[in-house]
Amino acid sequence: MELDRSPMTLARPRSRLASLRNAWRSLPRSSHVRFARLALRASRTWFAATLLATLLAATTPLATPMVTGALIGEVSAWQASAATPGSTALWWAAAIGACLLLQWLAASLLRVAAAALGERVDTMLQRGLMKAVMTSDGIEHLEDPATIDLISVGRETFRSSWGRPGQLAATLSGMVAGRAMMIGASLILARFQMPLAVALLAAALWTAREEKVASRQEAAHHYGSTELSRRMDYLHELGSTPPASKEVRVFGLSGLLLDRFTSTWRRSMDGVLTSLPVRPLLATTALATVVIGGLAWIVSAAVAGRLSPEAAAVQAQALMVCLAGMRLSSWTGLQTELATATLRRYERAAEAAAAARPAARSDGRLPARTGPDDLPREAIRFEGVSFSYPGGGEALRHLDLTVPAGRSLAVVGANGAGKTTLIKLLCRMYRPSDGRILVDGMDLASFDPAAWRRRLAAVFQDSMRFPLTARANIAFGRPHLASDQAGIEAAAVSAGIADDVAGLPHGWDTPLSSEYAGGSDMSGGQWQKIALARALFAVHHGAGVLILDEPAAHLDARSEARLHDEFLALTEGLTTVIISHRFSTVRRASSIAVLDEGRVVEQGSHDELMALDGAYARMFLLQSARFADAGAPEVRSG
Ligand SMILES: Nc1ncnc2c1ncn2[C@@H]1O[C@H](COP(=O)(O)OP(=O)(O)OP(=O)(O)O)[C@@H](O)[C@H]1O
Repeated sequence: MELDRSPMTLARPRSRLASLRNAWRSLPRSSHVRFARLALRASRTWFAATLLATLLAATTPLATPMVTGALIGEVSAWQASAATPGSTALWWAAAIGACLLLQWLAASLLRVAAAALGERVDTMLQRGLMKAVMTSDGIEHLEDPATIDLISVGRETFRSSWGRPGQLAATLSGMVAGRAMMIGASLILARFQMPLAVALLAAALWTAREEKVASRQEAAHHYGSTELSRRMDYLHELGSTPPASKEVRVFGLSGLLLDRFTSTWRRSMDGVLTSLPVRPLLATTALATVVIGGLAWIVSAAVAGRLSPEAAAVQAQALMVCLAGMRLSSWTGLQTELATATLRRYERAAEAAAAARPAARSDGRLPARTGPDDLPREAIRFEGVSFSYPGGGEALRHLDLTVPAGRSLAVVGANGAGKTTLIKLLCRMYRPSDGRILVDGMDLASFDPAAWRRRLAAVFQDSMRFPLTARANIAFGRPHLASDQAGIEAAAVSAGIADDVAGLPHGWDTPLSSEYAGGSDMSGGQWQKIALARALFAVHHGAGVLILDEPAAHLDARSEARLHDEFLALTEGLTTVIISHRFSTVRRASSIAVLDEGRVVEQGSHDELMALDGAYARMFLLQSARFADAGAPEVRSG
C-alpha cells in the first residue's frame, strides 16, 4: 500500500502539536515555572543534572529508615535465636553506609549543578537586560525616572549575593527535595501509624507555609527599602569618590551628608523586627509537639513490647527525615522569595528597557532605495518639528530648518534654546511629538535607526570617557575596524591629540583611567579631542553626517584656534551640524541658524545675519567686544 506522504498529512500532526504547544505556552505561569523555562533555555545539560540531583537528594534519605529498620530487625532476630550473625548483617550495614554516601553525593551534585545552572541563568538574564537597554530604538524611556529605577534595580539584582534570580536553581531544587522528603517520610510512617503520619505531614506543611509567608514579608521589606538603600549608596559614594569629594570639602557638605545618611538608614530599618512572627511560632510549636509526642509514643510502645525494635527504628527515623526535609525547604525560603521577587523585578525592567523597540525594524526604504551609505544627498529638513521631554515643557516648537547635504550648519542660541534637543532628534534618540524630519524627502522615523546611525559621527557635550586604552577610545567610532591603526592615528592627528597619546606611559595601549594599573587620566580638553578623534575615525570610515555639540568647550586658546583653522578642512564634503557658543567657529559654517525658545528665529550666512542686525549680530558683537577688550583680534565682524 502506498503511503500518503502529502504535505497536508504530514503537516496536520505537526500543527496539532504546535497548537498544543501554543496552548501550553499561553497558560499563566507562576514565577517558579517561568524560572524553570528560563533555566531550560540557559542550559539543558545543567538543568537535567540539577533535576537528577534533586531526585537523588529527595529519595536517598528515604532509604535510610528502611535499611536501618531491616538491620535492627536482623539484629533482633539473632538476639532472639541466639544464632551467630550471618553475612546478611554485613550487607545491611554496608547498605546503610551506601545510603549515607549516596546522600552526600546527591547533596554535592545538587550544589555543583544548581550553582552552574544559576550562573548560566544570571549570565543570560544580564545579557538580555543589557541588550534590551542598548538596542531599544531611542533613549526617551531611559530618561523616564520610573524606567531608570526599574533598570537600575534590574542591574543591581546581579550584584547582590542574596536574591539573584539564578539562585532559584539551588533554592527551588532544595525546596522540592525538602518537600518530597517530608511527603515520603510521612508515607513511610503511614504504613505503621496513620494518625501520626497525618499529624506530622499537616504540622510540617503548616510550618512550611507560615515560613513562606514570613519569608515573603521579609523579602517585601527588603524591596521596600531598596530605594532607600540605593539612596544610602549614593550618599556614601558622594562622600568617598574623588569628583564629588572636592565639592563636599569646599562647600563643607560632610555634616549634611552624614545626617542624611543616618536618617535614611533609620528609615530603612523601620518595620524590621517590629512585629512578632506569631503564626510561624505557633506552627513550629505544633510540629515540635507532634515530633516529641510521636517519639515518646514510639519509645513507650517499643518498651511495652507493642512495637518491634525494627518498626520503632523505621518510625523514629522517618520522623527525623521529615524534620530534615522541613529544615531543607524552610532554610531556602527567604532566598527563594528574594530571588523570585528579583526575577519579577528583572522581568519588569527588561520590559521597560525594551519598550521603545520599534514594532517593525524598518519599512526598508533607507536600504532599499539608496543604501544607507550616501544619505543625505540633498538635505535634511526639520518640518514643523515640536518636541517635549517626558514631564517637561516644549523644548522645540514647530521648528523649520534645512541642513543642506555636504555643507555645514551652525546652530546658536541662549542656554536652553533647544540646540542639543535638535541634535538628539536628528540622531533618532527621540521622535518628534509633532512634525517630521526628512532626509532627502524620506521621513527619518521610517528608517532603521541602526542604519541611520551608521551615517552619523558625533561629539556630544557630555562625550563618553571610556576607561579603556587610548586606541579603543578612538576605535569605538567604528569598533569593527579597530585594527585600522593608521586610521586611528590619522584621526588623532586631525583632532590634535596624537602628541598627547605618544607621551602616555604605554602609548596607544595606555588605559585612560588612573584607576587601572599603568593607566593615566586625561584633562577635560584632552578628552574632548579624543571624542573628536573618535568621530573623525567614523567619518574616515564612511559616516557622512558630522554632529559637533560644543566641540571647543574645554579647549585651550591654542587648540580652539586650531579647530577654527581646520574646521573647513575637517568638515569638507560632510553634512555638518555644529553647536557652539564660540562665534569664531560658528562664523565659518556655510549657514547659521539662531534658535530661541525652540524655534529658528534667523538663518543665513554670517554676513547675511550681520547685515540683518538681529539676534545673531547682537550676540556676535557682544562676544567680539569682550574678546576685543581682552585683545583677541580674531573674533571680529566682517
Ligand atoms: N532630559 C531632559 N529632560 C527634560 N527636559 C530637558 C532634558 N534635556 C533638556 N531639557 C529641557 O529642554 C530645553 C532645551 O534643552 P537643550 O539641552 O536642548 O538646550 P540647549 O540649547 O542645548 O542649551 P545649552 O546651550 O545650555 O546646552 C531646556 O529647557 C531643558 O531644560
